[in-house]
Amino acid sequence: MKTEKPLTYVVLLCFSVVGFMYLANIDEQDDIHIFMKSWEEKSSSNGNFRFSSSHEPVSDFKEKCSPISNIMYVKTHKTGSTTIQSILYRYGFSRNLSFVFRRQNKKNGHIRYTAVTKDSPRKMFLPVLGNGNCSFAGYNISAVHVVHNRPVMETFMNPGAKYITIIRNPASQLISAFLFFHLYRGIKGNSTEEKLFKFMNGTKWRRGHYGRNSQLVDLGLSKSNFDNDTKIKERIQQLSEQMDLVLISDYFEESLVLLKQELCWSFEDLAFTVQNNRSRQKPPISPSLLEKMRKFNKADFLLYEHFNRTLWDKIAKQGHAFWEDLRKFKQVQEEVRLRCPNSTSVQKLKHANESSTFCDQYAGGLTLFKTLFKRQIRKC
Ligand SMILES: Nc1ncnc2c1ncn2[C@@H]1O[C@H](COP(=O)(O)OS(=O)(=O)O)[C@@H](OP(=O)(O)O)[C@H]1O
Repeated sequence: MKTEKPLTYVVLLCFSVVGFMYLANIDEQDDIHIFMKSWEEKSSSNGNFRFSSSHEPVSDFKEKCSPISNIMYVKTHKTGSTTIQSILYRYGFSRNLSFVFRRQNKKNGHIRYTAVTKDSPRKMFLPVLGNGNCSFAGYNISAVHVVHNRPVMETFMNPGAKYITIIRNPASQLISAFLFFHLYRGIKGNSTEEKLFKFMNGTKWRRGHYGRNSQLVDLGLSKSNFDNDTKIKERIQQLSEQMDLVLISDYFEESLVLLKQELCWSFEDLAFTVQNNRSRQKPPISPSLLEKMRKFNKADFLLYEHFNRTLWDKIAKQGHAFWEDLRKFKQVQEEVRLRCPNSTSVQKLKHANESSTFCDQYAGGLTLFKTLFKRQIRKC
């Protein structure tokens, strides 16, 4: 008799814990179902909203290809990369695709500078979607910050994945990083320009990843090679062999027309609202500041010059059809802009749900991330 009471308590406790976990899970699943339902109601069959200016492309690639769902996107820093990420999240969400997310990083799933090798413990990541055993290979999309390493990422991605990234004019990218990551902290000066000069003349940049040549660092150049022109050029050459497309942020819509062709997507799939826009006025770049930045960020400038050239070579080869496609894409974009005038602020929405509007979903990089993360998380 004496043992019965504690046993009853233990049994009751177990039931309560299991019941609580079940309800918590139902709650999460409900959120996702409600969101999916509202998404479907507001969407056309491919998961996008209907545009009044929906157009077929002029270029004839559509007939020769089928849409690509396997994409390794290397998210670089301060390059407009979040805007591209939100496009990929929206596409993957509506098609139930699996994403590479770092399990421990619940805020955004980024891997960042953690070295990932073929032997890294896969439990660091969320498994691919599915009901059976946890699998850590055969992902459809990776869109988080990670240092580019194609042979390693090939062991994660579905075979045949397209490799893409985005880069930006290294002068404006450096200023964006300088302000966003507060690299000016502790540097005295009356203007951003003065502080930037001091930053570039000092050694503070050595302590982090964001201050110098950060685009090529994201794309796999070691800091120890910043002054080694041969290594820099070798890396750029490797990237041209390994990347299917390098987007240029300064020609965002032009780049997206090329991406549309690479992925065989529709204009609507690629419609976007600008993410992470800095509201502060952008400081001017004087000729002397630019000259200093060119020396300081030499590797990134070489990278930019190379891929800017190849982007325009690709465009030149297409002739009239490209410009007609661009005009049509701009019409779709105009519609998004009119319908979502304040779209950059909606990313503050905590979680995509039934009240998510057209604009929430178009801007919903972070919002959609949370939904995608919840959808993929399970114990392994
Ligand atoms: N479509 C488009 N075209 C041009 N520029 C764009 C676009 N989308 C985002 N941005 C600008 O990119 C900067 C933010 O970059 P990221 O999203 O890569 O930043 S982060 O590394 O993820 O924090 C940020 O730059 P700054 O405003 O100069 O800081 C954004 O304004």
